[in-house]
Amino acid sequence: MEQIHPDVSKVILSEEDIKGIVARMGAEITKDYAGKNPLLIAVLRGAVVFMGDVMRAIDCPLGIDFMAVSSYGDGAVSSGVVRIVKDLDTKIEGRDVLIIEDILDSGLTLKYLMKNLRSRRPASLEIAAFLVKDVPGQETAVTPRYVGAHVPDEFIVGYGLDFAERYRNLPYIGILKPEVYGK
Ligand SMILES: O=P(O)(O)OC[C@H]1O[C@H](OP(=O)(O)OP(=O)(O)O)[C@H](O)[C@@H]1O
Ligand SMILES: Nc1nc2[nH]cnc2c(=O)[nH]1
Ligand SMILES: [Mg+2]
Repeated sequence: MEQIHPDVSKVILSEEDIKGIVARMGAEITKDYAGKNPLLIAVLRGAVVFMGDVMRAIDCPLGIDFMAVSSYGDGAVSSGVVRIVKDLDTKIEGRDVLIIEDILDSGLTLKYLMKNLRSRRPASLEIAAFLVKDVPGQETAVTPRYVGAHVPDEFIVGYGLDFAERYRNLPYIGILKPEVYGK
C-alpha cells in the first residue's frame, strides 16, 4: 500500500494506473511509427519521468533529445511567457518528431513549442501528453495525438510534476492541497 504524502489531498493515478496508461500509449506510438525512426523530444524538467517510461514502452528504433522551456518558475500560475532555457542538440529537419510532455494545462508551453519546432521543418510533428487538464471554459490551444489521462482543474504533482521543485519524485499523480501553494 502506497504511503500518501501529507501535502497531497488525493491520489488520482496510482503507480499501477500509470503503468497501464504508459503501456497503452507505447503500443499506440509503436503502431503509428512502425518502419520509422522518430525523435522523441522531452520537455524538461517535468517530462523526464514520463519520457523514461514511455521510451521503453515503444518498440521501434528512436532517438531522444531534450528541450527546456519554463513559464511557471516556482509558482502555481503560468507567467504567460515561455522561454527556451535549453535548445535541442539534434537537427530535426525531415525527422518524425514526437514531443513528450507531462501535462497540458493552459497549452501555452506546447503552443509555443509546436510553432518553434514546426519552423525547423520536421517531416511530422505530434504530441504525446501524459496528462491533459480539463479547465472549464478554456479551449485547448493544441491537440495532442496521444493522451494518457484527463485531470481536473486542480494543481497536480508527482511523476515528474513539481511545485517549487518538490514532489517530482512521488511515484503517483496526486492533487496538491491548496493551502500548500497558497490558493
Ligand atoms: O500548458 P501550460 O500551462 O503551459 O503548462 C504545462 C507546462 O508547465 C509545466 O512546466 P514548467 O514550466 O512548470 O517547468 P518544469 O517542467 O520544469 O516543471 C509542465 O511540466 C508543462 O511543461
Ligand atoms: N506541477 C504542475 N505543473 C503544472 N504546470 C501547469 N499545470 C500544472 C499542474 O497542475 N501541476
Ligand atoms: Mg514542463
